[in-house]
Amino acid sequence: MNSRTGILIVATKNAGKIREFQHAFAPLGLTVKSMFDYPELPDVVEDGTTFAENALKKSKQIGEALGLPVLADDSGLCVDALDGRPGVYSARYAGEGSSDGDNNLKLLSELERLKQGEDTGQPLLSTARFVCALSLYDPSTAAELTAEGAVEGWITSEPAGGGGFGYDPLFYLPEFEKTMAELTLEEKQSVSHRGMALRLLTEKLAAQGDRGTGK
Ligand SMILES: O=c1nc[nH]c2c1ncn2[C@H]1C[C@H](O)[C@@H](COP(=O)(O)OP(=O)(O)OP(=O)(O)O)O1
Ligand SMILES: [Mg+2]
Repeated sequence: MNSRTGILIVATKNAGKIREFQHAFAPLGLTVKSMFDYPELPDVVEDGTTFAENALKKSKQIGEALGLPVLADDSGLCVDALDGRPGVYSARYAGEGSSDGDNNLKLLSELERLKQGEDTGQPLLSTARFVCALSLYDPSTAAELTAEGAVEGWITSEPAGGGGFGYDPLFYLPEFEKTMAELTLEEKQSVSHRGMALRLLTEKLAAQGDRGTGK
């Protein structure tokens, strides 16, 4: 994080993530820049097998290209009834270039397929978790800081809410009796995988600063 210029570069083209990072970093006086501010940079190929691997690949490749510290986020939804899918493939579950709407429909149809023949008469619900890996990479020292967060919930067959992004309308939080898309930005930040990972990363940064090794 570059506190001298007050700018934090996040290696993402996801408008929903950008909104959440802006909300989280505004109180620290940091303005978020994203890959929309650097259209000349090529997309990072996300071919890792874990969220952490992909997050590091994004922060390192973009950090080295810009010669500045860069934060990256790799996240996704792991559904128990689908053996953890879509997982690291969450963004392209319904195919390369698929929209959030396409991915949500694909998720519901996969769960529906599982239920066929069971005829429980119950609404379809499966336990699931959102996972977020963050990586902060500083090319001047090759130092990397990582943090991971997760939140448990249920997949509902009845999408609800206009907030958030991605799979939020299908992710039901029993303790709120709402989907993630029905929460305010503030509420989402307090419970989400991304909020948790951000708090852990901030703690690690502060601990480094205390030891006099931070930037
Ligand atoms: O809070 C969330 N609420 C709902 N859905 C979410 C969330 N967090 C991740 N997701 C889903 C969206 C996307 O389908 C995938 C992320 O994929 P992921 O590759 O990390 O992001 P992306 O391709 O959209 O943007 P980018 O790589 O430029 O950061 O997981
Ligand atoms: Mg991506």
